[in-house]
Amino acid sequence: MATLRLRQRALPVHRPTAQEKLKEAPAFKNPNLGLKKEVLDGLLMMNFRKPSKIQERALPLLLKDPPQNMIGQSQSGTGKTAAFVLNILARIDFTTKQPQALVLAPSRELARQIVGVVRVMGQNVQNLEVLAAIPDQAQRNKALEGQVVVGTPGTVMDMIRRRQLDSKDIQVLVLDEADNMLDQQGLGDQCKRVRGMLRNPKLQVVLFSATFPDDVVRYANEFAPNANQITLKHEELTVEGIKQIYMDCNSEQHKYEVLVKMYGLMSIGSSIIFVKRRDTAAEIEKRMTADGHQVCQLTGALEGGQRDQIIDDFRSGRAKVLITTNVLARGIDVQTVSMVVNYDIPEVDGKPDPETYLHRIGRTGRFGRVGVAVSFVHDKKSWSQLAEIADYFNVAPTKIETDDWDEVEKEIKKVLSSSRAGKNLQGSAKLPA
Ligand SMILES: Nc1ncnc2c1ncn2[C@@H]1O[C@H](COP(=O)(O)OP(=O)(O)OP(=O)(O)O)[C@@H](O)[C@H]1O
Repeated sequence: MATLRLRQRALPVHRPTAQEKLKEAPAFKNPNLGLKKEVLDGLLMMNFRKPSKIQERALPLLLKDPPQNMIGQSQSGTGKTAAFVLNILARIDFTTKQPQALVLAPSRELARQIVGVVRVMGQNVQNLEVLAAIPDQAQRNKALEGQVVVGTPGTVMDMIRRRQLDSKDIQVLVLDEADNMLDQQGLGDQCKRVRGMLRNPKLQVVLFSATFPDDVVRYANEFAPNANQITLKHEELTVEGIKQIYMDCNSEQHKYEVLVKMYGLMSIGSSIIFVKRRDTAAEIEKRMTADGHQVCQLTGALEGGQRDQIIDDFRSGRAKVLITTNVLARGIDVQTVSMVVNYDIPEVDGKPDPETYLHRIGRTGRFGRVGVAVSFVHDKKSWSQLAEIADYFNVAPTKIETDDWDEVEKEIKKVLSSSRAGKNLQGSAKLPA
């Protein structure tokens, strides 16, 4: 025994040098990642001190040379945007304004938001030009001169066809909300066409989303062959900081009464009310306004310019209550949103739509913050749809009686005043207080 102890003590102890420690640290400035100083400065100015879990896992894979495809999944509000934007900023040649990275997003609002993130993150990068390819934004027939183009698939497709967007030097193609973008009943066709127009044999295809339902996985694998994959099980998808509750209403009319009562009783900060149809959004806006509430609505029925004005007002806090459809269910990042209302339970073809539910409620509780998601049910169908969704994610939303307003207020206030650490951001990124 004594000899063994002696021998153990005699073993040389390796103390990591400062350089080695830095290499191991989960930091953006880890030299293994090779991020440029200007970009690191941008991150500091954004107060991004440490990478979140998805950033920590995805960045080394994304930044590898030669470039490899990636299918990345992580919960809503955990920082997927920064992961793909950092990869783009690392790969671009800034000595030319030729388009080199293309990001596709499902809505005008999300495309504009991503443009904003690239600009802020790249604020210290000389010569960076970021452009939006969305309806009524880009000047017709004027060639796009910018290294990063972010757009909606239809507009991007048109611009490439009209040779307004020169796609020959595109090295990185990102599909944000990729499962939605590859949906065969929706945007899938347009995205495939855009993909087909990109001729670079070394094109890096990057797909990110919080959800990848089984039926889309096959298309994702075809779209981004041999991709590095970071995936989650659906039981792992809900965000801890989002308290899910539901209100059992008696009828459609009762839903409206409960909604108005709720807003009359509480000051909530910013919130989003999701409805199924555009006309419901317009109608609720009209009724709530007539009842003395300050609300606004945004749907695909509005012109681009109007939409921009409304979302900008909501972001800045000038408008606090936003009524909308699934057009804004995904990706929109407004950190002050403390409540999401599912006025109508999300469904596709009459069946519950768990992915959309998850994305909708994910508009609150961003990056470790807390939030409340309130779902309204009013009949057997909506009740069983919510039950199915809850089952899918293995969660149990709390029932709140619609006649006990003290209880409603208490419950919502309790959640919003609590602070909590999200395990999905884990260890690395600092959580907001
Ligand atoms: N490392 C970091 N440190 C601090 N804040 C961060 C960091 N990474 C991201 N954030 C912030 O977290 C918020 C959510 O990020 P982001 O919008 O990229 O989430 P997401 O994962 O794309 O969500 P969704 O699935 O809803 O689209 C943003 O406000 C972003 O600025």
